[in-house]
Amino acid sequence: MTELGHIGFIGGGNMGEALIKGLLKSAVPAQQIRVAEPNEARARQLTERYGVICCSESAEVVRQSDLIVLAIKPQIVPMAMPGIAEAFDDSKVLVSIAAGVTTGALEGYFEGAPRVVRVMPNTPALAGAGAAALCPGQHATKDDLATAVHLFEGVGTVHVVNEAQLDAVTGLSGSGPAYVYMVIEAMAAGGVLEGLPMDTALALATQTVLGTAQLVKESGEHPAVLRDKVCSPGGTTIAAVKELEEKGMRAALIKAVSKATKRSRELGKG
Ligand SMILES: NC(=O)C1=CN([C@@H]2O[C@H](COP(=O)(O)OP(=O)(O)OC[C@H]3O[C@@H](n4cnc5c(N)ncnc54)[C@H](O)[C@@H]3O)[C@@H](O)[C@H]2O)C=CC1
Ligand SMILES: O=C(O)[C@@H]1CCC=N1
Repeated sequence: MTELGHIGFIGGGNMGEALIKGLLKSAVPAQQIRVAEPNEARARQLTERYGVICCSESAEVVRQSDLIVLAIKPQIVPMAMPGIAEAFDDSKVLVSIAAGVTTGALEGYFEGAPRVVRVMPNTPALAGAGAAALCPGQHATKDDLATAVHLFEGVGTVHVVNEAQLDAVTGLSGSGPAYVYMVIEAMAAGGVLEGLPMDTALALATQTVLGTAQLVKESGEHPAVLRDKVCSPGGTTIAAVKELEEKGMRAALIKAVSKATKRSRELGKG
């Protein structure tokens, strides 16, 4: 067994699956993972795909696990927490990925001093290329934080932030994959409009986004500097950039991150 111990997922939906798949890829054995998933068809699917043990009872999974990943919708949290709290004890750590739900709100479901870590991951964890940020609750130890960092480093990069910053993380990298899918989709559509076959257009758009992100990361240069290197004087790119500026692309993305951040704060209020 790895140092993560037994990992129990409460909820095996989109994000639960992304993390399970990522963990298996990072060499955590399937026998170490339990999933509480009330949707029977979904539970069967997870067992068939990944060999993980699923059951419908959250309390059973909590009892069998050292680290519990809360991967249910924020709106379900108030209903699910009493059952989870009942089976919880001091030896366990709760790692919540529920958008907006604060460590204080989670701690309120328990008696004593529950060890809680709040994380905002994203679905590229499925491909081992996630971006997560996390913060400790008031009773989490340094080891708990290190364990959570270790868990999410298995499926991507991890930043430790203040809890007040986690809503902005949600608006940026938690929801961000959706914005980037829209960019890929729209660029491919532009290619198709100009005569490329869809499969070629999609492959070119995808690789362009991937390669561009890789270059930003590897070069350490500001994206604006790298963008200038693509814009030849009087060339094709500056004509396109002018169009994007006129249509407010950057302002729209800035506003999108803000809207999602605001929604995360609202979810936290219940
Ligand atoms: N989807 C995403 O990109 C991200 C989601 N999150 C957070 O992850 C959490 C889960 O989101 P998704 O996976 O997208 O939702 P989802 O709806 O795909 O998955 C939730 C799963 O929980 C199960 N479930 C419902 N009630 C339950 C209960 N009482 N006990 C155990 N399981 C129960 C459902 O059957 C479902 O399979 C949310 O809190 C969301 O804010 C965080 C980061 C990214
Ligand atoms: O849309 C949502 O609420 C979740 C949180 C971040 C990404 N998906």
